[in-house]
Amino acid sequence: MALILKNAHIVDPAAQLDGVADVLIEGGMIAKVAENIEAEGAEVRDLTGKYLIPGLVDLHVHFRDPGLEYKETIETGSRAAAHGGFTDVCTMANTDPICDTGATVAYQIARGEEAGKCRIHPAGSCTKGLKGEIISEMGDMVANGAVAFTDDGRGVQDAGMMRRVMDYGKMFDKVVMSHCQDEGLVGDGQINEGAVSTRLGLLGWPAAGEEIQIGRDIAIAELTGCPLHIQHITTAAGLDMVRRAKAKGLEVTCEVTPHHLFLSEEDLDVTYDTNLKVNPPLRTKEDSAALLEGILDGTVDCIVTDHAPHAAWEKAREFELAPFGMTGLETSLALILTNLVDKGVIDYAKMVELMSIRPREILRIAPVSIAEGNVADITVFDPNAEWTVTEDIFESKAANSGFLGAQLKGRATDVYLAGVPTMVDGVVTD
Ligand SMILES: NC(=O)N[C@@H](CC(=O)O)C(=O)O
Ligand SMILES: [Zn+2]
Ligand SMILES: [Zn+2]
Repeated sequence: MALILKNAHIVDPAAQLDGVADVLIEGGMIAKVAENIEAEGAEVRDLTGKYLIPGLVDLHVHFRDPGLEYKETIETGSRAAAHGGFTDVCTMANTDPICDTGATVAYQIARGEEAGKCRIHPAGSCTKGLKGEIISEMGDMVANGAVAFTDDGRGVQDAGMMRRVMDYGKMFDKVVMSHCQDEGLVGDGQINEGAVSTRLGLLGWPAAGEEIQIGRDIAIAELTGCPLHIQHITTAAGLDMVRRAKAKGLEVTCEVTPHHLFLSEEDLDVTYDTNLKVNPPLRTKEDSAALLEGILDGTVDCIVTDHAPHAAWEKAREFELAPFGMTGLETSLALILTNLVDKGVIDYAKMVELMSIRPREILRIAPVSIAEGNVADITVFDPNAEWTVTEDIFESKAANSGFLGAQLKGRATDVYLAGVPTMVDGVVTD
């Protein structure tokens, strides 16, 4: 049946839209965008006071399926995605078994379709078992729908291996995404190396441990011509390298997470809050300020959550024993709205670029626009909804958010995936 979304404020820089209009959806596609649309027999949904944008994409999530379903499943992860306003996600390969074959890629896509709450675009691993020793079956994975390659969770330690991975990435025209962590330098580092790690008596994870691999991988991207995406970038110096690579004309992109933007190592002092134990670690306030600068000058391409669900008991352990990672899908949009858009640091159009347009470009998946003839992948949010992050609001199986207790303004209310509602009025559909 046809559906008319009425009176929302549409923001889509790709379609040069910034104003109130109606959207007519027919057969999963956008049939018309205009003022005062009427259509015989169509269902009408009034969205006065809300904003309507192209569906959000998170190109860095961990859904733990197959093998680690006690933390998250593709179904619960997909529901968390819809709840946060996302239509598409790129899942990381550090499942059990590791996603290093076409069969695992196909499994994840199929489970995603069964769950029906968001589109899953799997990333395959660069090396078998994330061990860094043998290159993965990249061709097999591409044939089965892998959109990117990464050993996320670990850095690829050997430069020669990374070169081979990028040679193949170039051949398949797929982006290689890099979790930058030199294991020799980082060792058992727990939090950013500096005054706070010293004061807390925790082993340091130095900025250089990340920057060395950023520099190395940019050099290999230049050597091979493979598109390179730096994952969860956290340091001012690392960002500068990306800035210079872009100025040189290399196809190098990067992402930042809300937690690296809005939290710092100081939040660990002296809470020892294991929900704030993330890889790479929360850095200094100066680093966070540099990341924001990178957003403003275009060095940062996109916001990702690095949604990393863990069971409560795992995070309840001693700091050194707790796993790295925090969830993010259900707080990301609200954090960006509250801390950046509402404060006038960026506008809605920039947010759409960071969370919807650029992620699709980086993954080389079809662009989506609020314009006739496009798939109806749509996120609607209420910019004025005020709410508090509490453990009971999550659709995710996990509640290891670093933002518990935060008071946020703005929240996704409705999501359409190819015209099918996955969330209505803040409630994920069944
Ligand atoms: N970010 C994290 O702290 N953890 C991720 C791995 C990763 O993204 O490197 C995880 O899989 O839990
Ligand atoms: Zn990572
Ligand atoms: Zn990750």
